[in-house]
Amino acid sequence: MTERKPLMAGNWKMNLNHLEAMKHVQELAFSLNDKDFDAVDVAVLVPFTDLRSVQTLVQGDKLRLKYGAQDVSEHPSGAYTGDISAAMLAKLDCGYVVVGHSERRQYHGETDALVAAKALIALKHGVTPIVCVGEHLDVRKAGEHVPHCVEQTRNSLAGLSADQVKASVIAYEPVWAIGTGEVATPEDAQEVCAAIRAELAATYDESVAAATKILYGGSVKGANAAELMAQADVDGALVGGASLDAADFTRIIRYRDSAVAAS
Ligand SMILES: O=C(CO)COP(=O)(O)O
Repeated sequence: MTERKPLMAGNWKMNLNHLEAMKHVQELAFSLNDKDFDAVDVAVLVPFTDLRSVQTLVQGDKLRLKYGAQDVSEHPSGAYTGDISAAMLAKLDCGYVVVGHSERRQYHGETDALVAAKALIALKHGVTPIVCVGEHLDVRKAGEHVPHCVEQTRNSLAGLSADQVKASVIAYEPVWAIGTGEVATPEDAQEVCAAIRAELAATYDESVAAATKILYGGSVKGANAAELMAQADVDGALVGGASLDAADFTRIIRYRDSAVAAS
């Protein structure tokens, strides 16, 4: 069986200016140790204006923390006022970029085709896309969440080769669980993550399904991370609110400790 090293990624969203970002990264640096980084990849996904400061801290202090952005342009360069290119992110040594977050889909009208184009250009520049999918509450109430997320995954990865999918991360984030405190049950998370993995096996092959990390996101906290991570197809978490609190984010990263404490 392929080992998939867990990834805990903190999506700061539109929070923390560059001074606050430096304070927060320093708190994380104090809080985390080599044992944490051996067990789990940890990333912070920060506003564009924080990237240079975070890069300086990470590289200056040789932190094992990874970092990245929350969006990228689908265009390589040119007259796209306000956009940031994948080449610019790569130049700042970004490891990751979120594409297709439900907030971008909802407030900026991003389609699956656009998300796929963003994932592709990120990959071309060596930046790992974290491709987000997830259903709204009405879809779940109608019992359509599995086919919805499977189709969204297929369309949001359209045009990527098998190797490019392996080099990507997928995040299942049910929209009704984002920022609401209403976390999906571990079984809910597993059901959709397993269906996405089965889709990867069907569209590509078993090696893609086995290698690709699939995260869960939506109201993940220190208190619920262990039970989510116990699911076979959940390889990590995309954490919003709780990632702004260094202590709670550390508890999430150390989910194995709470699993031991609870047993
Ligand atoms: O959208 C999310 C991460 O991308 C989840 O946000 P919360 O953890 O605040 O629910």
